[in-house]
Amino acid sequence: MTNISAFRGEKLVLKKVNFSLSSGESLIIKGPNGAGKSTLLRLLAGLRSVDAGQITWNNQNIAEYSYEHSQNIAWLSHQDSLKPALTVKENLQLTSQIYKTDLYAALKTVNLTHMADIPTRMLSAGQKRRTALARILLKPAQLWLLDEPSVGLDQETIQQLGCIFENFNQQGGMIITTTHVPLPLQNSKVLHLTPPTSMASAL
Ligand SMILES: Nc1ncnc2c1ncn2[C@@H]1O[C@H](COP(=O)(O)OP(=O)(O)OP(=O)(O)O)[C@@H](O)[C@H]1O
Repeated sequence: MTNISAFRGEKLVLKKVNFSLSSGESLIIKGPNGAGKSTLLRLLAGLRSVDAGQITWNNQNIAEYSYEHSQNIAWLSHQDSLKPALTVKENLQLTSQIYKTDLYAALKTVNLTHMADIPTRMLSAGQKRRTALARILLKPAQLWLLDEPSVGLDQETIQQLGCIFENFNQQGGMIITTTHVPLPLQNSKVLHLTPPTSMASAL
């Protein structure tokens, strides 16, 4: 991405941000509350448009093919986006059926096999987060966009995330994640965001 600037409402939140990522690489986005980390992920997912600059994927501007671009991405937002009345398995079934991927393998990876038939309203915060992470595993995407993936997770599960991330990188997958805490991501690039102080020559 090149010289990305973006407003939220009247407020300039990203000013001339640059980075690039290759197959098998990871990027950690850091910065204080309000620095624009989630906004940047939304831009990368094609959920918002940039106000200046360009985001490219294989040299193609994602604004020109946003639907196709969305197929490259698995997106984990702040919200776990689970239906509380449905079981863990039922929450994941649609993704598994669409992409013909192994629901039980994903549940096993996040240690939730034993909770497959429990309504997600009865899960702890960390168990809900693990269910949302299982959904990431079920989509055969090339890029994971993760907004604070470790929130609510215990230390052991955070360490397991390291194995999941490494495995994905080794298969050529790319990870872009925000975080306020250390994540077990080997050899990742780091992008530090700070809130722009002035609107002068923003774009
Ligand atoms: N829906 C919205 N409408 C207007 N402004 C918004 C909206 N959402 C966020 N903002 C503003 O955009 C700025 C960046 O928000 P963003 O959520 O990207 O920050 P962040 O770095 O992810 O913060 P945090 O660490 O708290 O998650 C903030 O100053 C916030 O007030």
